[in-house]
Amino acid sequence: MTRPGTLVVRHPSPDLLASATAGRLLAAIADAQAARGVAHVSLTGGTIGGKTLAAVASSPARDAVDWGRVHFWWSDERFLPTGDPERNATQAQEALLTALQEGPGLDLATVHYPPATDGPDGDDLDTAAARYAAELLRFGAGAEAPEFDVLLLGMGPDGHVASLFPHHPGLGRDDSSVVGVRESPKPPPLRVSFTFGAIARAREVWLVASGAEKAAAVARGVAAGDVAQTPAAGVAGTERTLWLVDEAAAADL
Ligand SMILES: O=C1O[C@H](COP(=O)(O)O)[C@@H](O)[C@H](O)[C@H]1O
Repeated sequence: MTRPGTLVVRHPSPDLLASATAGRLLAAIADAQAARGVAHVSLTGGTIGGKTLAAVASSPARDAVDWGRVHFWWSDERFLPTGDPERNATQAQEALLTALQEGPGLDLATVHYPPATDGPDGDDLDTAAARYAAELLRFGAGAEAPEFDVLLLGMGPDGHVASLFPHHPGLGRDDSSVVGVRESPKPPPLRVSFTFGAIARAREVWLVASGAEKAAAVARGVAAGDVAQTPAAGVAGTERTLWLVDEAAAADL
């Protein structure tokens, strides 16, 4: 049983999943700009997340978007120095943002980089998380975060999304839009993450999963089962929730 408003879209291979998601993202951004002037997009890290951004960069439709009117956010980040190769922002920078900054359009003021240990708060994780929450609030038009037009989420084989891990303390936090995560079961141990509350601000949540090792978690997430066991089961867009999967990840559906 899936939630109402949830759609599962299967693609034959990881490459097609990435290029189809890129095409979908470009169209969604253009639609959001036509409707509301600007688009708010929350990026994700991970293997298929990076592949998707690279597919956006190489798409001929890339120039259909006015990148100066796109706000980029990240639903989670590894709390490491700026430029660390393990950071999701570094991955996005290399896959897409540098290309957009070199071409016409992308304005650094609309790229809301997540906190790093060499930022204004140093290695104070909680203050850095609070600073990112304050930035979200600034664009929330009275709410704790903007209404993201698209919020992309990768998912780990354990069913984690952003840095919300199964049976981990960060899961239950609802006092802020961003939490500092300690002792992450997946390295590195320190991270910042959107809470479920921030994710719930999204008009559209797209969960993108590739590979057989994700199949069991995809099935539990699509079935909207136990959120403590499978955090992916606890996310949904206010308008639509898409599970974008390749055949291997869809094997248990
Ligand atoms: O740690 C993380 O992992 C997930 C999934 O990564 P993947 O390599 O299994 O696709 C990612 O979505 C998240 O942003 C990241 O911090």
